Amino acid sequence: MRVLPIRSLTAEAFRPFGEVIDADPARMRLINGGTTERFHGLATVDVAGEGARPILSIFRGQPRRFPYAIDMMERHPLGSQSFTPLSGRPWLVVVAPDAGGRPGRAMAFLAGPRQGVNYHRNVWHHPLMTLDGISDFLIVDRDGPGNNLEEFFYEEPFLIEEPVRDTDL
Ligand SMILES: NC(=O)N[C@@H](O)C(=O)O
Ligand code: NI
Repeated sequence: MRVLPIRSLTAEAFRPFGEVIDADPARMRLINGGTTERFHGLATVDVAGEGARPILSIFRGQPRRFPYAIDMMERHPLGSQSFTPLSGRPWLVVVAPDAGGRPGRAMAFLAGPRQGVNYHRNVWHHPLMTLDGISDFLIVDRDGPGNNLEEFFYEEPFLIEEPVRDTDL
């Protein structure tokens, strides 16, 4: 079974799929009389369709066991979806470009404990993959009428091995 390499999550590498949500100094402005740093406009919430609305939820994810077989991907044709870690642990992001209506070559990223992502509308991704322990994430995505979930199941799953952790993540 093919093993998917895992790379560190950077805004540049993730750009084709969405934004990285982190305290980027380039986006910082001081507010509240200089007592608060606002990291402004890191991502945009995209909700499509009549009656659609952006909502906030918490996902409490069970840690994945490795090696882990990726046998499916999903996407949300009607809205973006963001994940921001709340439990201070690294986590895994798996995405793929679209290739004629199915996922193309998948890419895996190790996200740090203070890195979130915003998947753009209709971007192929694997459902939440937490590491090391039960972890909470703040989710911003779409609620409303219509089917906002498309799934794809691989004939040949591929493997992800236990990610090597940078101590300074
Ligand atoms: N199904 C659901 O709400 N979660 C997935 O979309 C996911 O990306 O984890
Ligand atoms: Ni999703």
